[in-house]
Amino acid sequence: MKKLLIFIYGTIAYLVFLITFLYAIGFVGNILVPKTINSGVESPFWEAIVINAILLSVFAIQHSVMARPAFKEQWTRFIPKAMERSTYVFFSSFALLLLYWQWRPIKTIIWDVQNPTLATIILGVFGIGWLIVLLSTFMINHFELFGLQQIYNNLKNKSNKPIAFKANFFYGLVRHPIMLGFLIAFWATPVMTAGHLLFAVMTTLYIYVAVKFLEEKDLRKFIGPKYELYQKEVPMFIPFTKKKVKKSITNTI
Ligand SMILES: C[S@@+](CC[C@H](N)C(=O)[O-])C[C@H]1O[C@@H](n2cnc3c(N)ncnc32)[C@H](O)[C@@H]1O
Repeated sequence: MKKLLIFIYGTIAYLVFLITFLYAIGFVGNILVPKTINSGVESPFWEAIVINAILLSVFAIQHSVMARPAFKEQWTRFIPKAMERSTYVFFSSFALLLLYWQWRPIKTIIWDVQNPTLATIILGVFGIGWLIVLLSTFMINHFELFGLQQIYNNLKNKSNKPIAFKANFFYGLVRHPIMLGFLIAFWATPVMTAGHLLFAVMTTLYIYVAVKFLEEKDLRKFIGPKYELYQKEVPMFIPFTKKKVKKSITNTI
């Protein structure tokens, strides 16, 4: 019964994530959804900057703290291990929903692409960014990343395998394709407002710091020399910016 409840909990967490993820496309792209990055009544400039910075920080802190192995170790003393990833997914979604709801637009135009062909191309690039995000999640393990594998294995009394290192497909081109997809999606806009720029700058800084100083540190610890070789050979975000090293990572896995 407990295992079934955990399974239902994890499934709901995944559905909430899916809605939040789809909403993010409309929110950042300023399309289709009722509240977007540029919609709503403007607040005084500094009030908007402070509130938006707080909203982004809430997400950044939640996302980074709850992903650390030390936090997970303590956290799983209070909640079943099988629920841990789904709970992380739930909290991440809530932090994003709060951001969509409370985001203050700053409508000053930074750039506005008037040429319709160029504007369409930029929108296409925006779409490609989101597609890269989604496809990359399947190249590591989409179901593990969002907690579904953990709740399913728990239901079936199977154990969870340790993290499987991947260096193929997009992960053979860059070490962080999911983050690269987000960066593309956040910057590729025909109309850049000051509010959108704040969002793009803060998320870019956060992604760089979180990946370089937190995620890669953990990955080096868990995967070891293989990950160090991967770092030497495969660029962080921009494809084809590193020379091949002699002992190729693709030969070691
Ligand atoms: C939100 S994902 C982001 C992955 C990566 N930073 C990216 O942008 O594509 C975070 C999870 O991916 C896992 N991960 C990162 N690189 C990986 C790789 N090369 N192979 C397998 N898992 C990886 C981490 O262990 C972490 O649990």
